[in-house]
Amino acid sequence: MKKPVIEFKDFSFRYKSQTEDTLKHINLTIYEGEKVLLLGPSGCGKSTLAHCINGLIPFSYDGECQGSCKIASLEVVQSSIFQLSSQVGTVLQDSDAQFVGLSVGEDIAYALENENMPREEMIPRVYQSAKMVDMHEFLNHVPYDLSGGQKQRVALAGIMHDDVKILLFDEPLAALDPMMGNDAIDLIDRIYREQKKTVVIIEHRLEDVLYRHVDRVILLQEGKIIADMTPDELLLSPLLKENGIREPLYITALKNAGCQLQPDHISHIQDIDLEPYRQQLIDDFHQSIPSKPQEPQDVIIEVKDLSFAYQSDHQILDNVSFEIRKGEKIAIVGKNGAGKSTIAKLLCGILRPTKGQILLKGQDYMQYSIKEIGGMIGYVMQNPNQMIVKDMIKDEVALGLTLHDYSKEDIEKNVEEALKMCNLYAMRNWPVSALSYGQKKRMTIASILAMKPDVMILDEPTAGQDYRVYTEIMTFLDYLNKEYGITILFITHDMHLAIEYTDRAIVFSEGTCIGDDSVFKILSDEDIIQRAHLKQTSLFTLAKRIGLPCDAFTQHFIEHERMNRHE
Ligand SMILES: Nc1ncnc2c1ncn2[C@@H]1O[C@H](COP(=O)(O)OP(=O)(O)OP(=O)(O)O)[C@@H](O)[C@H]1O
Ligand SMILES: Nc1ncnc2c1ncn2[C@@H]1O[C@H](COP(=O)(O)OP(=O)(O)OP(=O)(O)O)[C@@H](O)[C@H]1O
Repeated sequence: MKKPVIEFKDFSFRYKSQTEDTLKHINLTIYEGEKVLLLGPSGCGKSTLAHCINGLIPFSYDGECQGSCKIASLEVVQSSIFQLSSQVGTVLQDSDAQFVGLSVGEDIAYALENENMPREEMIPRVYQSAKMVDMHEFLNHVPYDLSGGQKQRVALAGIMHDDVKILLFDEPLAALDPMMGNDAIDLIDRIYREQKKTVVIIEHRLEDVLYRHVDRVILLQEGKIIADMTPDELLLSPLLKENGIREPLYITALKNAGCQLQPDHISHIQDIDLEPYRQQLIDDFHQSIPSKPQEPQDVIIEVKDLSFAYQSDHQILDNVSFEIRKGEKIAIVGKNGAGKSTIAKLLCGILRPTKGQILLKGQDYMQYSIKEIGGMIGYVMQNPNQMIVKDMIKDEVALGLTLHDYSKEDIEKNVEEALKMCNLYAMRNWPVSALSYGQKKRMTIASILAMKPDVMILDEPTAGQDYRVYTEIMTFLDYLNKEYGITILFITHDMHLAIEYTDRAIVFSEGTCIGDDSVFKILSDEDIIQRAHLKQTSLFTLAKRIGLPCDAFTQHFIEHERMNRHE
C-alpha cells in the first residue's frame, strides 16, 4: 500500500495583502516515490502551493490557512520550519535567493556539513556532484559572480546530498542551456529512481520535463486543481489549449497536419508509433509555401574584435566580431557561462571592452554617455529581482522615463501603454511584492518598452512565463519590430523561441563566436549543437523519423504557426 507524503485536505490559503484566496479548497494526495508535475498558467498559485509544501507558508509568508496540509505526516501549521525543511529539499526559480555558502564548494557542501561528515569524505563527494553539473572548475568561485545558468546548476548539485523525503523543483530549467536542461531532467529522474524520493516539479516547459517519465500531472487554474491525470491523458485532452499551456511541438505538428492522435505513448516522441500519421504528415508538408526573405537594412551596431575580462587573468570574451542591422531579430544562444549576458552588458554600455570596439549608428561607444546609450538600447535582465528598484508597479515602469526627464504627460502615456501591452494594467497600483515571478518579469519588460528604444536586448524574456503570456509577449515584440523597426536581440535557451521568432542566431561557446547564420542552419549543424550545448527541437526528431528534411519541415511548421497567429 502506497504511503501518502503530501496531503492537502480542503486546504485554502490567502496572502495577508490579498482580498481573495490564492489557493482554493485544494484536495491532493501525493504518494511516496511518485514523480508529479505541477502545471498551470502564470499566477495560478503553483509557487504558493510549493511554499506550503516546503514550509515557507506559513513561516515566511503571512496569511491565513484553512483546512489541512500534511507533509510527511506533519500538520504544517503545527510544525516548525526546521521539522519541515528536514523533509523537503527545494530548488527555487530564483537562484539568487537560495545560496547559503560563500563559495560554490561551500554551497554544494551545505547539506553534508549539516550531517557533520568528515572533511576527507566530503571533498570528493562535493567534487563529484559539481562534476555532474559541469561546475567542478568553479568550486572556489563566489556564487554571485556566476551566470544565471551556472547558479541554477550549483543549486541542482547541492540538492543531491539532501537527506530528505521530498524534492521540490520550482522551474528548475528556466536558466539552463538546452543540453543542461536535458541533463537536469535526467539527474532528477535518477534521484527519483535510485533514491526513491518523491519529486514535485513545477515547470512551464512541459515537453522538456516529459523527456523522462512522469507519473501524474496536476493542472492548477486560479488556485484550484482542475485536472490530475497521466501525461498521455493530458496530451489527448483539450485542457492544455484551454488553459494556455504549450503542448509539445511534435504534438502540435501532428495536429496541424490533421492527424487524429491515438493514446499510445504519445508523451515521448521516440516511442510514439508514427505509421498511422506518416502519409498525412508528408502530404501536409508538400503543401508548404516558403516566405520571402527580407531586404537587408543599414548596420546599427558593429562589434569589432571585442575582448573582455572581469578579472585581468580570466578572459571572458575573446575577439568577438559581428554586425547587427536595423530591424533584425536575432537569437544569441550558447552554453551557460559562454558570455551571452556579458555581451549584452557591453552592448548597452554597462561594461566597457578590454580590447576592440563597438560602434552604434557608426559612432564609437566611447563617444556616448551611458545615459545616451541607455536611451537607444534597452536591456531586460534575466532575473527581474536584479532590476527592480521601486516599491510600486507604476513607479517602477516610470523609472527610466523619469531619469531621462520625460514630461509628466509622456510618462503617464508611455507607462499606461506599456502596462497594457504587458497585461499588467489592472495591477498598476499594486506593490511589486505582490507579483509572482512571471509577473515581475513582465513588469521589467514594460519598464524598458516605456522608453521606446531603437534596440532591445532581452535576456530570457519568456523564462517562467506560461504559453499564453509567452505568445502575447513574443507577438507584441514582433509587432514592435515590424511597426517601429525596433531591432531585437533575444538571449535565449529556448530553441522554439529562436526558430519561431528570430531570423538569425549568433552562437557563443567559451567566450568566442562559433556560428552566425539562419536559425534553421545552426540547428542542423551537429558540431555547433554539441559545442554550444544547444538542442534540436522535437520537430527535427519527428521529421527525421518520417524521412523529411529537418530544416524545411521545421520551417513549414513555423509558417503554419505564424499564419495561425495572424488569423
Ligand atoms: N507574497 C505575496 N503576497 C501577496 N500576493 C502574492 C504573493 N506571492 C504571490 N502572490 C499572488 O498569488 C498569486 C499566485 O502566485 P504564485 O507565485 O503562486 O503563482 P505561479 O503559478 O507560481 O506563477 P508564475 O508561473 O508566474 O511563477 C499571484 O496572483 C500573485 O499575485
Ligand atoms: N561580475 C562577474 N565577475 C566575475 N566573473 C563573472 C561576473 N559575471 C559573470 N562572470 C563569469 O563570466 C562568464 C560569462 O558569464 P555570462 O553571465 O555572460 O554567461 P551567459 O552566457 O549569459 O550564461 P547563462 O546562459 O548561464 O546566463 C561566466 O563564467 C561567469 O562565471
